[in-house]
Amino acid sequence: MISRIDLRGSLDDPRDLLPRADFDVAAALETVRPIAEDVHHRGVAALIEITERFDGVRLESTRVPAEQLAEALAELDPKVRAALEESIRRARLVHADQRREGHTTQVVPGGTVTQRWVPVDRVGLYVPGGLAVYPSSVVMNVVPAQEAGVRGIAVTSPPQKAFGGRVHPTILAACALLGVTEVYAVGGAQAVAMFALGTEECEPVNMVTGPGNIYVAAAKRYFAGRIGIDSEAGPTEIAVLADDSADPVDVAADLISQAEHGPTSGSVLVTDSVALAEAVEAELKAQVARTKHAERVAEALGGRQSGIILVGDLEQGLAVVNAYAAEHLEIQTRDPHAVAAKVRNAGAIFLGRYTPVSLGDYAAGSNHVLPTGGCACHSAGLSVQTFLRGVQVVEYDREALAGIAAHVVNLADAEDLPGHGDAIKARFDWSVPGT
Ligand SMILES: NC(=O)c1ccc[n+]([C@@H]2O[C@H](COP(=O)([O-])OP(=O)(O)OC[C@H]3O[C@@H](n4cnc5c(N)ncnc54)[C@H](O)[C@@H]3O)[C@@H](O)[C@H]2O)c1
Ligand SMILES: N[C@H](CO)Cc1c[nH]c[nH+]1
Ligand SMILES: [Zn+2]
Repeated sequence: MISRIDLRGSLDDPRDLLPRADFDVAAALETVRPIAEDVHHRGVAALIEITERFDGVRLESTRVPAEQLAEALAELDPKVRAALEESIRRARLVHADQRREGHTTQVVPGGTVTQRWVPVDRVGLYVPGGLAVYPSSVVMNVVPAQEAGVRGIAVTSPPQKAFGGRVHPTILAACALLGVTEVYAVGGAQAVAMFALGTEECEPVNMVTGPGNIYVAAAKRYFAGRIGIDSEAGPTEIAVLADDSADPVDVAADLISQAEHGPTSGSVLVTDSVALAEAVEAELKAQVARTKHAERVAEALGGRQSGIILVGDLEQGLAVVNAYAAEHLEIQTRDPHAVAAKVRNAGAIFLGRYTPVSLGDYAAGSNHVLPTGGCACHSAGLSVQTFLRGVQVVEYDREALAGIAAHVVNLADAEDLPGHGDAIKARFDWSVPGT
């Protein structure tokens, strides 16, 4: 079962001692390269063959027909529809609030720099569908793109053998609820290649976002630069920072909730309480036996990416969680606000007993597409900002340019780029003192 790592009294940098998944995206680039080249050369024919190989489905076309979207929405269970609608409503509230106004800075009289925020023209949104399917990830991808003002939104998700080779009907219904009409039945690296390169059936996009397995992450890395990408959102992780006030039943349930995503998911408890660690270990045993996906949960909890880390006090616990940079960090301590104020690295932080990660997965209003594998120390989860580009609009009048001309000419000369200076001089009868 879950291993224990005792860091009490250790002065070592915790980074090397932390549990981490074996998620070697660089190595997976070797698998992605021939897939990308095949899609580049043969387009839809390649997508059909690759999909047959990896998903066991023979597609007639990669594009999902409009009737399938309408049918999926008509047949959607009303309880699931109501839940999706509330999830969308809350996500819209939060993401609409993230919109940025442009602003103008007056640098000198007659000289301004205006910051404009411009949405990406066309995006491809990846919704995973391997071991589990993720209609909620439709909401988490589409809502920020829509709130940013992106005009061209395409969604892709793997076709499901169990559903006659169609995309999962709840994913289709979620697209229909959000007004997305361009949907593809393609998964894995080939889906990212389709979006990046374009095919006979799909116009190329400017950016691909969304979570996925190692092939999806590697394909995003492969095409990065040609297209924009969001952070690498791989196998789900949860870290719980808890003291002896936490309820072991809740903590175990939350660790299991994210282990349920698959055998590579990481579940980590960081605590200064031996009594809590022991109680959580006992709870995990009891709860795993009762949970539906016991096999994959047990594999995830027993993997090198999971563990219970004992620390001397919460300060050391904070050093550990900051080094770990979890996708999701729960704080289950007496004063979660004070502890959270000291957290620097986490994809999202969940405070107190009544804010479990699974609330955020579906309906807190926050986004669940978050950086994993330690990437939270440099990257953020999906938001409206992901889909916006800052464009600076610069305007100086004659006097304002004259006021800085000598400095520009001198810097250009210092870089031995006199043509730059000449472009300034050309605008004046050049006799600026001091140059
Ligand atoms: N971080 C986040 O925000 C977040 C959110 C939701 C899910 N997730 C994670 O996303 C991941 C989803 O992974 P998944 O596999 O279930 O679904 P997926 O849709 O990412 O991948 C399935 C696709 O992988 C391709 N594939 C399978 N085996 C292959 C092989 N050997 N070679 C090349 N391609 C292959 C298939 O074409 C298939 O369509 C999970 O790890 C889950 O934890 C993360
Ligand atoms: N925990 C996943 C990554 O944040 C998101 C998810 C979707 N469905 C259930 N969970
Ligand atoms: Zn989840």
